[in-house]
Amino acid sequence: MGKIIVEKSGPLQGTIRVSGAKNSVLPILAASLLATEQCTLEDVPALKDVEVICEVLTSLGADVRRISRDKIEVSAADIDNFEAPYELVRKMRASFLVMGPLLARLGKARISMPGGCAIGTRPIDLHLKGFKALGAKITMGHGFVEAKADQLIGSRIYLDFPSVGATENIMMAAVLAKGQTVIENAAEEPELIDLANFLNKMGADVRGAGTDTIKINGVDKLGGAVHPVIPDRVEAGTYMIAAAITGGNLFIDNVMVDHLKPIMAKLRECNIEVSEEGNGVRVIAENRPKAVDIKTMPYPGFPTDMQAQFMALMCVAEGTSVITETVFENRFMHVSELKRMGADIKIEGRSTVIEGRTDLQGAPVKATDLRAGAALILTGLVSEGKTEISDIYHIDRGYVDIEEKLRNVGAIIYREE
Ligand SMILES: CC(=O)N[C@H]1[C@@H](OP(=O)(O)OP(=O)(O)OC[C@H]2O[C@@H](n3ccc(=O)[nH]c3=O)[C@H](O)[C@@H]2O)O[C@H](CO)[C@@H](O)[C@@H]1O
Ligand SMILES: C=C(OP(=O)(O)O)C(=O)O
Repeated sequence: MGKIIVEKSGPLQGTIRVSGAKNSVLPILAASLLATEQCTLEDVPALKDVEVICEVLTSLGADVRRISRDKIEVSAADIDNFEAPYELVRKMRASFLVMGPLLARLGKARISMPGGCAIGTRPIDLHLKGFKALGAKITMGHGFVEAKADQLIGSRIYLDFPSVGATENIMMAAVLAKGQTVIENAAEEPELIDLANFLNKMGADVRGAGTDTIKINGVDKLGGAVHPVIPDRVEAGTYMIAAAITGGNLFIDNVMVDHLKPIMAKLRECNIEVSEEGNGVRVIAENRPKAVDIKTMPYPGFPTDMQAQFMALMCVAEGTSVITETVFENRFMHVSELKRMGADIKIEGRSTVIEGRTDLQGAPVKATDLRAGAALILTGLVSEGKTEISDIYHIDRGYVDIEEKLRNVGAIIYREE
């Protein structure tokens, strides 16, 4: 496996175009299993995770065709397999999102139990609570979860935490259930709205996505749909920080500004100039950023998927900041890697206290997860000398052409195989 090398770069200048959202395309591809006709997805990001979910769909009997780099057609008319194997689920936890669609479509699903990962144990109890409420019988054993129901029946489900994945999985199961399902304390992330829009184009009746109460009236059958995936707000946020950390001036093209509100607000608090321009945002950083505090929360709070990148910015900011992670119990693996580059960070329970410095140094470091990898790239851009990042497969899960996009705006970044 190769490494990504980053060298200290000057202020980044120019335009970066954002790709389709990983966290939208994964549930949407899973949802295409619900259709008895062909679905066409546009603005699909060319990511490793997309390849994996496509392998899962193929293993279930769907016909998946990549029409071009950013367009995929799925025909799930003849799916017959209801089992997603360990080899695929272990590569990507989001593979578990095929459970709801399979249960709805085939009345049965057997999925390898997704393990925890570097950021937390990530249980699936809320997904299962939802399926049970819809009348499914759940059994577990030998590392698999099996769900069965001849006919799902609509129900009222309260989620103890607004889990993104559980809301998506339950929503996908409920679209073909008999009667109405109400999901309370549902996740409100923009990716939920994108999924609901896709399902409604297929003929589903989903209302309220993007609020904490989603109502789904079951229908008998879903047809095909053509759907462009929304832009990736986390990729956009990562490049906004690239501008802020390097004292640059970047236009981040192809965003939905509303989805970036929490990131824009925090960058402005740091005295970074952020303005809306058409379908993009411009980020101009003329001075050293000011330290601010962050607490991650479910949407519309500050996203946990931007925590590590924001920490990179706080490592070079003026003053002390406190970053608190409330969504995942163990999402500070990047701290020890940032400290190897000279960052001054202390972990105190679910918070970190960061003293900004201006003398960070490149070092060999490891991407412990996707966003940790992005944070190391950002830090490498402003650290003396070379930063050599290993375990970069994490980065390839979620960033399309990251070296090329950054090189085009003046970064010194390349891959060594
Ligand atoms: C593919 C995808 O969209 N991934 C995103 C999704 O992950 P994912 O859908 O896995 O995240 P969840 O919202 O489900 O998880 C949030 C918290 O809820 C807990 N939990 C979740 C489900 C459950 O049944 N029981 C339970 O306790 C988790 O352990 C975690 O602590 O939302 C996360 C939170 O915004 C993001 O970081 C991920 O990038
Ligand atoms: C945690 C993330 O993704 P996943 O849920 O796919 O692991 C992420 O995108 O930062």
